[in-house]
Amino acid sequence: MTESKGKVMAREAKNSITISGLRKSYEQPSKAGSAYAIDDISFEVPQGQFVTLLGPSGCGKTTTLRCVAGLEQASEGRIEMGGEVMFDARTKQHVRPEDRPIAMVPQSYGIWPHMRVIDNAAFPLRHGRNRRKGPEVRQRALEMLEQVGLAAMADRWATQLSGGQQQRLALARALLGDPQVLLLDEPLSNLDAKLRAKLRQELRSFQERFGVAALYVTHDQSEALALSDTVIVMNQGRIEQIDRPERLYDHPRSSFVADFIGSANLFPVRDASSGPGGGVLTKTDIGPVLCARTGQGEEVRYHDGGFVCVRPEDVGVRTGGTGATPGDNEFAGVVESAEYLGDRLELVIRTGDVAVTASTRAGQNLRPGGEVVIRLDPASTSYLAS
Ligand SMILES: Nc1ncnc2c1ncn2[C@@H]1O[C@H](COP(=O)(O)OP(=O)(O)OP(=O)(O)O)[C@@H](O)[C@H]1O
Repeated sequence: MTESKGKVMAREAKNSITISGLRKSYEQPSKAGSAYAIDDISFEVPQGQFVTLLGPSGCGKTTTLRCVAGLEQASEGRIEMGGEVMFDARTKQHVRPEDRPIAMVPQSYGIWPHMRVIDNAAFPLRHGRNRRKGPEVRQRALEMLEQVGLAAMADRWATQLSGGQQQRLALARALLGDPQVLLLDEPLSNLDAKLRAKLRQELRSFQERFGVAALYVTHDQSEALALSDTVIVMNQGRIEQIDRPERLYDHPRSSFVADFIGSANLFPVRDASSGPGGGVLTKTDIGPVLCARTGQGEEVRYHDGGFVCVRPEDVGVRTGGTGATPGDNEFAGVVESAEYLGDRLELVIRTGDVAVTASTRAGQNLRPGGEVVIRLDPASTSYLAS
């Protein structure tokens, strides 16, 4: 390799996957009525990172993953891996799935029941892009099985493994293909909740240990937040937001993201204008609310519409009644329900026609029927334009 080509490859290899302007329509229009199952999708999966496609059923996660794998061809857009073009709709370039530097772990694990554990694991070594022969194959497969805790079961039939063990075998087999990118389509969804939580930690630690990039599909927001460096929230074939998990929760860009990630109070806005301290002053059904945060970063577009968004744990609650006059961003209300959850109280508080959910420290003497004042601290209250 010449020096200049080496330099180019080193620079381009920064992203394991780069997707630009991907669009795909199926012959029948999607149920949501959109012409496209995925519509102008662009994102990157940097080397060694764990990136998750998250969204409700039918939003286009699997279609995106299948396009990356090469199992579907998009009608527009481009896919690069490690700087090499895998797909380009304009030039009709399409690298076959088996020639892409990927390994896929499907929901059903894709384990072959007629093969022993070791032969399942060794499959990509015998048949993959970098084929090998001889005793080295068994040795390498055994080493990988050791890493996932299955070496003692190497000569069992694959069907004699539990669900969690089959999932580990699927992962071992994928890693033995020496992929640049692991594509994982809801790989934990067939397992019970406890095992799922354990295996997702294992999955993350394998991905880090092997330094492989991962593109993961799930509709489970807690799984996405727990596992990912970056989460891509999808809705009706489009990307709503790409961000780190904590940013998605603290700074949702839209009411869809706020509602999908955790729970949120969303009050429709009748009018929005510039408020004191650079904030946004809104008119809502609970009254005027000043928001110090916005979902669009610096650029705020004032219009009739949008939402005030506040998380239940950011709603301050104090006892109301005589002498408790509400101040700015404060509203009088009545406790409609109070649910004790050990460490906290989940309250539904009615102010006028609006029900506000608050999550507050347990121990406060707040009961249904009690008069309260709620406070929406502007610093943790956002104005979302959509
Ligand atoms: N083979 C197909 N033919 C026609 N329409 C399809 C096909 N596959 C998917 N779709 C449609 O494309 C849209 C996106 O589907 P996709 O499977 O990508 O969603 P998803 O987010 O993975 O959903 P889920 O979480 O339910 O698997 C949906 O409206 C779906 O009905």
